[in-house]
Amino acid sequence: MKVAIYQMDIQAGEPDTNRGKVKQWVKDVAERHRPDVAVLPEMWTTGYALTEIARLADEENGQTEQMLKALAKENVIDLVAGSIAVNAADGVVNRALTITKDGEIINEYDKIHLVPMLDEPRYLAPGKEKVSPYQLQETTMGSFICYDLRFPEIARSLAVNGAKVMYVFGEWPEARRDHWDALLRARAIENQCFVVAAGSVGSYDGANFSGHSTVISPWGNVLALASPDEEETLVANIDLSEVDEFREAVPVLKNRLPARY
Ligand SMILES: O=C(O)CCC(=O)C(=O)O
Repeated sequence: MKVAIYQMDIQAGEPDTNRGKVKQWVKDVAERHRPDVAVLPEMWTTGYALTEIARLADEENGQTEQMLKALAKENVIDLVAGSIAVNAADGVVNRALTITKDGEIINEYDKIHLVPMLDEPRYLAPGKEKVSPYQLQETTMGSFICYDLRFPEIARSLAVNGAKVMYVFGEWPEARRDHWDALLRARAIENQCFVVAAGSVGSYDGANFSGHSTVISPWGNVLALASPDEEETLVANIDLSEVDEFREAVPVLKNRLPARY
């Protein structure tokens, strides 16, 4: 399976500009690399313009969703479409979307862990649904968002429920880049799965983002790593059979003893 990640320089507070960038990128990447799956970062329509987020967010089934469905179909590409701000019933949620090449939304996940350091709980509503895996490319996969990475239970729950590939979307701060690198690798090794992480670059409100989008194998090998500070397309080939092989050789998931922890 070939994946392509858009490590994007998101223009905070400029959803039209960002939609234009994503539209162009999906067309270009489909033409140049023909990936099976294209992956976008966290909150890529609005960036972290949280004080204006209610005005900038999409409505449910709004224009960004419509654009992504059309893009997936036109370019015959599965879109693991990062996350966008959406005005939902209880407030604005940070919503991850997965859309098949037929233009069908097969997974929505609203970020459950809001970041106190960024004042997220003041501006965003937490997701209420449990994270759940989905089928893409005839494989079980899962998605979660940025700060969720610090809670290993999310990735473990996806792995126990069959996920072999986990997508992580971030606008992770440069100041804690080491944590991003280490935690992504840990999640891959401990769950014996591929981790495909789409980050962003650029800065907002005095903070730089960390870049380092990456693809990591179940063994913990870094198959591809983007730059810390440049907008970039990262492409990697994944051999999904490595997951079963490693899980059989080192049967960590089978050897868990949840009743004793
Ligand atoms: O956990 C962190 O250090 C950063 C989290 C974050 O930036 C986010 O969830 O958007």
